[in-house]
Formats: sequence, C-alpha cells, structure tokens
Amino acid sequence: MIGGGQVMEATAKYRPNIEVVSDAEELASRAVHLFVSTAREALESRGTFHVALSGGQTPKLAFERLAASPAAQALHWQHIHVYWVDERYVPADSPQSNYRLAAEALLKKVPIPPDNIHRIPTEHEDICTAARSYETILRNAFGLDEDGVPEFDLIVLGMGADGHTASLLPNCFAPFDTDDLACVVYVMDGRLNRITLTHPVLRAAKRLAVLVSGTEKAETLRKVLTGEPDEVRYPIHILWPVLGKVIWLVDRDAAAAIP
Ligand SMILES: O=C(O)[C@H](O)[C@@H](O)[C@H](O)[C@H](O)COP(=O)(O)O
Repeated sequence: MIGGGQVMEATAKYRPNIEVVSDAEELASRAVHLFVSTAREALESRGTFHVALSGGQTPKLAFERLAASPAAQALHWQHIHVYWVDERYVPADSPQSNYRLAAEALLKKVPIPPDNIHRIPTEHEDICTAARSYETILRNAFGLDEDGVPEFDLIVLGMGADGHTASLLPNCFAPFDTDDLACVVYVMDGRLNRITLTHPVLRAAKRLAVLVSGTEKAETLRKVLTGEPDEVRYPIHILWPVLGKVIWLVDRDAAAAIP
C-alpha cells in the first residue's frame, strides 16, 4: 500500500516523457517554448490560459527567458491568469517569496493585468486562514463550487534533491484523500512554513512541466524513475497516475544517472 491506501501501478509500466537537454540555458529555452505553445493552444481553444508557477532557481531562469521572448511578449496577456503552486509564508516583497521571484523575473516585464495575478496571500495573521483564502481565490477564478477542482492548463513544477515537488516534502506528506485545494506545510529545522497546492489539483492539470537541473538531482532522479512509486519518500511520485500529462525537461547533469 502506498500513502493514503492507494495501490499504484508499478512504474515499470511507465516511461515518463523525458526530454534531456544540454544545460540549464537550453532547459529554460525549452520551457519558454512549452509555455508559449501551451498558452497559444489554451487561448485559441478556451480563450483563457491558467498557469501555476513554482519557485526555485530552475524556473527563475525560464521566467527570465520568457520575459525576453518576443513570442511570449506577443501573447494575449489580458487573457492569461497566473497562480502559484506553493509559497513560503513570508511577505510578498520578501526575497524568499515565490511570488516576488516570478514578479521580478517575468510579471513586471509582460502586459498582464494586475487582476490576473493570483498570488497566495501571506498577509493573514494565521497561515491556515491564508490557505483557505487561496482556495477561495482559486474557486472564484475558475468558477467552481465547493466540490470543484481547478484544471490548470499548465503547472510548472520543480523537483528538489530530496524528491519533493511543490511544497510536498518527503516523509511528512501523506497523500490522503482530500477535498482541500491547498494545504499548510509546517516545516521543522528552521525552514519556512508554506502553503501548497494539494496533489488532486496537481493531478487535475491538463499539462505539467517538471524542470530538473543540476548534478545534485541526478541520484534522486534515478531512484524516482526506476524505483517502485513511494509518494511519502518521493512526493513527486504523486504524478505517476498522470504521467501521460507530464513533460520532464531535464538537463544533462541531472539526467546523468538515468539508466
Ligand atoms: O518553493 C519552492 O521551493 C519550490 O516550489 C520547490 O518545489 C522547487 O520547485 C524545488 O525545490 C526545486 O527548486 P530548484 O529548481 O531551485 O532546484
């Protein structure tokens, strides 16, 4: 049994859609192409593009290249809505804020209306109130009732060297059945408490991009891709039921140990 009593198919049946690129620059370039093509597809077919962004250094370079991309600049940003996968519980202007990272690298450089930027609120006195407030933001933006789950057109994820994704951290995340769209993660050892989208929301996305760069990820990526799924030890395994919707952009350093 795997976390939450869910019996999952063995990964042997899955061959993730992995694109190995030469380095972080090429990874960022491919991420730009994926963002623009997914946005064009959503805007043409549904008139709106809902995208959720992660924090971290890997997406940061992609955001900077996106801001510099004529194709991205030409997108109809008035119909693009940006959200966050997770957020450290710090003020929006904190250097540790995932919102600030995306705002500085991308959002201040494209013509996106302020109302289309749906950051995770971190000004509430109580972090749980903030998480509920973000759920209300999501439900209102997607026009959902209390049972609805937002279907993002694209979710941009990273993977930590410990196998985490979003703020679903190893050995403290149990993929229990939940109707919550966002949850609070209380982090020990002095790291910052966080708010994160839950695994049902990640799995509901139409498309997900996992950006993995650097030698420090190589051994973990090998274990993630070759071992039996274990969502508690490697939370990124929550994507295994939906791998067909996932595109992995991995640089050569991070892919070095993949058999
Ligand atoms: O808030 C966060 O820290 C991110 O959302 C986190 O999930 C990130 O994606 C991974 O830690 C990978 O980060 P790097 O790309 O910097 O290695």
